[in-house]
Amino acid sequence: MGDQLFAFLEKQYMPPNIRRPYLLKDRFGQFCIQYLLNQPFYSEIYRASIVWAMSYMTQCVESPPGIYDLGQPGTTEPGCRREREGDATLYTQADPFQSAVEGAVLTISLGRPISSSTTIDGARRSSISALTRIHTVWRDPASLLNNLIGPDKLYVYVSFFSERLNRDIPVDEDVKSSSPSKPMVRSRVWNMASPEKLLYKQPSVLMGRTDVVTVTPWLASIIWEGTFDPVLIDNIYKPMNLTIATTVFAVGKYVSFLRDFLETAEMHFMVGFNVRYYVFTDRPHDVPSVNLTQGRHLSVIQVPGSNRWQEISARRMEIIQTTIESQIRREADYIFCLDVDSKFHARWGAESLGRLVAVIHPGYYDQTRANFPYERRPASMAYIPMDEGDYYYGGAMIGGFVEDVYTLTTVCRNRFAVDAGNSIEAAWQEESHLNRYLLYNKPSKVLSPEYLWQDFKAKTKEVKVIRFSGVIKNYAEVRPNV
Ligand SMILES: CC(=O)N[C@H]1[C@@H](OP(=O)(O)OP(=O)(O)OC[C@H]2O[C@@H](n3ccc(=O)[nH]c3=O)[C@H](O)[C@@H]2O)O[C@H](CO)[C@H](O)[C@@H]1O
Ligand SMILES: [Mn+2]
Repeated sequence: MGDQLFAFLEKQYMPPNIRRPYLLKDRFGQFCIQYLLNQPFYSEIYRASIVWAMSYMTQCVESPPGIYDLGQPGTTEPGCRREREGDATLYTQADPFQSAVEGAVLTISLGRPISSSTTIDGARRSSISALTRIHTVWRDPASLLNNLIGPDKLYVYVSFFSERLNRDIPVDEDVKSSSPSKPMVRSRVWNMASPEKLLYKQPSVLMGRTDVVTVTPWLASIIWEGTFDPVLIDNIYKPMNLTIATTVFAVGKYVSFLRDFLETAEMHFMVGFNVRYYVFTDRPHDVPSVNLTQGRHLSVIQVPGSNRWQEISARRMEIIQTTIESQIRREADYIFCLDVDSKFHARWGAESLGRLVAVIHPGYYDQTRANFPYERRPASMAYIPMDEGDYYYGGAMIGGFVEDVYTLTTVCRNRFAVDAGNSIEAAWQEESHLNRYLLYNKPSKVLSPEYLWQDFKAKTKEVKVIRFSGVIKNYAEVRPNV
C-alpha cells in the first residue's frame, strides 16, 4: 500500500496540511484512511481532505466493502450522529466542536451500517449542517461511491479525535521539523532499500521450495527456511533502525521459564535490532537478571495473579492492549507477543516483520479445516463454521505493526468479554478469538511452524530449522489449576 500511496500522491492533488496518511482497518474492520490534519474543522482544507481520502480509497479498495466484518450490531459509540445525502450517509463521532480549534486525527471509513438504531442527536443541528456542506464539495460523490457499493448502500464514517489527545503518538522527525504549510508524507511502510554492491545468490524464477506452500491464497508470504536470504533481509531492515517490542507473560510459577526464554532470545531473536522486552508478572522479584546486548532493554510490569491458567492466558489480550496504549505505542515500531514457556533455537529475524503476522500452529498444519480446534458453538463470539477457516494459528505468537496488534487485541478482548457476559469461554480461550479475528482480517505475513514448534513433537521433513519451540512442561506442577 505504501508504494501505491506515493504513486497516487504524485499524480493527484492532495490538500496541504495532511500528514501521515495510513491505510488501515478501523475498529469495525472497515477499510479506512487515517491522517493528521493540522487545520481547524470545517475549513476548505478539511472538506477537501475528505474528498481526497474518499477518492484515494476508491483506488485502493481491492475487495468490495460488502465483505467487511463489522462485529456486533449496536457497537457505535454514544454521540454518533449521521446525516444522509443521496446514497451516502455520513456519520460523525465525538463532538467536533471540542476539537474545532487545532485540527485532529481523522479517520474516514467506508462500510455498511453499523447499527440501525443510530440516531441523529437533535441538539446538534449545527454540526449536521456543517457535515452537509462536506457533501457539496464532492465533485461527483455519487459516481465515487457507485464504484464501490454495488447493490448495497455505502456509508461514509468520519471520526476524529483532537490532536491534543494525540500528542503522545510519535510523529516522524522529518514531519515534525517541516513547516505545516509544506505537505510532508511518510507512510509507515519503508522502502525496501538495498545497499549497492551487496553480493548474494541470484534469486531464481524457476527453482525454489516445492515441498511446502510459501504463499497464501491472499498472497501473503509463508516464511520457511530457504524462502529468504538472511543477509539481504538484514541489509534491508537494519538501516531502518526499528524498535521491536516483545511482550512475555510470566505469571505464577511461569517465572521459572523466563531465564531460558530471555537468554535464548538474546542469542537468536532480532539480533542487531533494538528490542524492548516487556515482562508481565505478579512476582517482579523473581525476574532473573539476564545480560542484554546493546540496544536491548527490559522492563518489568506487575500484573495480578490468578488461580485459573485460562484466565492468565486470556487476559494477555487486555493487558497488551492497555500497555500499547500507555507506552508501547510510543516506544516501538513492531511488536511480538510470545509464550514464555519456550526457547529460541535458531534465527528469528526481520524476515518475520509485517503489518499483521501470525504463525501456523505446529499441531494442525497437515489437517483439514474440519479438524481444527476452532470454537464451534455459534453462541460464542469466536465461532467459526465448519466450512470456513484458512489455517489454525497458534496463540503463542501474535505480531505486526503496533497499531495493527492494538486493533487485534482490542477486538479479541472485547469479544472475550461478550462471551464471558454470556458465560461462555471459547475452546482455546484467546487463541480461539485470535483465529476468528485472523479469518476475517487476513495476516499480511504468515510464519511457518518453524517459528512455533513443540519440543515433544518430532521434527518433520519439511521443517528444516526449528527456530522457537515450546518446552515440555509438567502442567500439574506449573499451572495453578489443571
Ligand atoms: C503453542 C501455543 O500456541 N500455545 C497456546 C496454547 O497452550 P499452552 O499450553 O502453550 O499455554 P500456556 O500454559 O503456555 O499459557 C500461555 C501463556 O500464558 C502465560 N501463563 C499461563 C499460565 C500461568 O500460570 N502463567 C502464565 O504466565 C505464559 O506466558 C504462557 O506461555 O493455548 C493457550 C490457550 O489458552 C495459548 O493460546 C497458548 O499460546
Ligand atoms: Mn505455551
